Amino acid sequence: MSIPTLLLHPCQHLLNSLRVPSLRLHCILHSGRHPVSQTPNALLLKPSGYHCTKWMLLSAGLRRGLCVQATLKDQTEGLSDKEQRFVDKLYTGLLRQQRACLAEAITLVESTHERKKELARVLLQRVLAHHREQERLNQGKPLTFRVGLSGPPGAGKSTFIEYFGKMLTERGHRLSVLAVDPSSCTSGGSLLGDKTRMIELSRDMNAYIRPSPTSGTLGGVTRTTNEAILLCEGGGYDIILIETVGVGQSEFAVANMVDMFVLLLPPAGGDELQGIKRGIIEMADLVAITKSDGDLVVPARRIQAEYTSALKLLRRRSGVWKPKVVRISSRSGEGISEMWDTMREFQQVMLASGELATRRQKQQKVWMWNLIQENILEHFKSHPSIREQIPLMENKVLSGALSPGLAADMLLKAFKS
Ligand SMILES: Nc1nc2c(ncn2[C@@H]2O[C@H](COP(=O)(O)OP(=O)(O)OP(=O)(O)O)[C@@H](O)[C@H]2O)c(=O)[nH]1
Repeated sequence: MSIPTLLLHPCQHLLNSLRVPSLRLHCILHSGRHPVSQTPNALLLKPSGYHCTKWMLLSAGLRRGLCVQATLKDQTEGLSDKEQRFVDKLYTGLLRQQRACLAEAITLVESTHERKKELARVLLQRVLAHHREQERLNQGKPLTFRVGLSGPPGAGKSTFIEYFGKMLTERGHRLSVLAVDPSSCTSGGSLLGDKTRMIELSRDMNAYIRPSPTSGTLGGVTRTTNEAILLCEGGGYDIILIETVGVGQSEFAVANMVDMFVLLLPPAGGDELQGIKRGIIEMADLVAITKSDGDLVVPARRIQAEYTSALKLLRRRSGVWKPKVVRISSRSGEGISEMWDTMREFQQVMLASGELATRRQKQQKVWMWNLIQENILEHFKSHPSIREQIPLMENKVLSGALSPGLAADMLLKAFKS
């Protein structure tokens, strides 16, 4: 009997309370052969593999947010016992805040091996369920603070993170620093992954630093960063700092995965800042002018004034928060505690207005589509009937023999057929 099913990602809590021995519940939806058992605020569920002697009424209104995250596949289906034990080990180790398990879990999500990708999916689903449950217990409010940090090379990012990170761990926070490094995608080497950066912080037991993987596309790197955020949060880190060099597309990707986006700018002239894309300034919730010490205080003040006026002219991203420009020195520590106060103020204002939760929701959707786009494009480019045509068509477009539109139509037609 094939039942059109939507498999529910079960909440252990709920299952216990319903006394369902199986982890699998099938929700019968819109079946031709089976009655549609759904009313606006209730779903009828039955345990899979059971003869349906007893139906359970579950009030979606009462249980909202608790129970139903639909997944296409049962989380554990198809795993061997050994694989199951491996995922269990990582999951429990993660929740017990074991760094080695966090590191192993991130390595798993970075893997390109098909079977490992499958295990990573299972692990992520479990972490996600835990995450949702924790948030539900916190009245639906995010428990962690995701901060994106970008700036041109030499802006003082690593010196800042070292100082800032130590300050946060001394105040009782647990911080993880993840790097999204566009250079790692093209050169295989990592600008941000340099082990000599942030020496002190890397020895701090309440801090976890993870360089970006040294291969893959930017899309792939940012996807694993997105997933690493979830794993770090599952591992009990309450502040997640995602660092990127502000020279390409990576900062836009990072701005789309965090609660707050912070731009670090050195007190340098226009020329040095030319690499900074205008659009990225619009994404900033906070701009920090670095190295505001000694002789650099005067230019830092000037740049602060310039950016304060420039930000007034830009379109605001938030209805409740006006981006600010602060001055800091990671050498003297001046302004860094105040900068953290500003960041906390942002978090409070955004939480209270509900914008933070909305921002996170929108980001989920953006990411889903980003990944679909990337995947489809990859599929298109590697399709056997297209692969060889692409350079030919590109040349024809370059020489003017074909218009871009016509070339695109022809390639798409070949792809569809
Ligand atoms: N005077 C002063 N110099 C600083 C400060 N912060 C960083 N620097 C110096 O600026 C230079 C670059 O600092 P980094 O922290 O390596 O900068 P970064 O942005 O991480 O650079 P990349 O790793 O190239 O992206 C180093 O020589 C630092 O010593 C500061 O607060 N004051």
